[in-house]
Amino acid sequence: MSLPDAVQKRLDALARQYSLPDDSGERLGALLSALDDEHAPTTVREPAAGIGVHLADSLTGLELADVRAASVIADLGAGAGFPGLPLALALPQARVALVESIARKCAFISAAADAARIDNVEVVPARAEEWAAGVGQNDVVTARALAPLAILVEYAAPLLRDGGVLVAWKGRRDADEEADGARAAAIVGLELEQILPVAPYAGADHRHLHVLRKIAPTPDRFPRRAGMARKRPL
Ligand SMILES: C[S@@+](CC[C@H](N)C(=O)[O-])C[C@H]1O[C@@H](n2cnc3c(N)ncnc32)[C@H](O)[C@@H]1O
Repeated sequence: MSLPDAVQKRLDALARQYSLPDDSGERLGALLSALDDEHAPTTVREPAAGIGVHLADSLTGLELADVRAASVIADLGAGAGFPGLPLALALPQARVALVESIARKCAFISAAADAARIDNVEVVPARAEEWAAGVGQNDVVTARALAPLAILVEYAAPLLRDGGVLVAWKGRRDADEEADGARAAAIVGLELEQILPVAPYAGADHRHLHVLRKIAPTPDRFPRRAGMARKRPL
């Protein structure tokens, strides 16, 4: 499907802004076109909206040196593939696992990756807490719109290598969520390093990237049984 010229121009500008590989503008367009389908597992399907909400928002991760340098990335609760697919497109040297518990969404992610010729991804149809092959493997774990920070740190910590970082895409700052997150982080071996305000597109509402580093081993009792992090947060 060909996109309106104005949309393609914005995609090309996004590709230039982040110095993405050649032909990224066109491949980001293929990703956007894949979303423009009534069966796509997202409420934001229209290209002119998706470019900001999905693509530009995902690519803000590239503002972090840890993300740019990563070799192994896992995106937890990937949904339709965000932020994992745009990051995989931007970082061809990295392997990106998209971990998503719903099989129908996994099928969509695979099809969208094929459409955009993104081949450095693995789609993992599993809950984050049950992905045994990912334990201790990841330089970076990403998550957007998956869970409060206290739950995210519990999902991410076992999957990170020592010194790796969790990057959580969040909206407006929330002191209670941050305090709960910091307390849970200390239990699982993570520490808050940075909260970076980002402005992916005009009108984006108070977006922030929360960066937490793994500074100590995660106790062996993690990951807890699937569902426990939500049912009984730390
Ligand atoms: C609100 S969606 C966000 C999707 C995407 N990250 C985005 O921002 O567009 C949350 C996704 O996480 C998945 N999910 C929820 N709990 C999960 C878990 N424990 N492990 C893996 N995926 C999970 C859901 O199926 C859903 O697709």
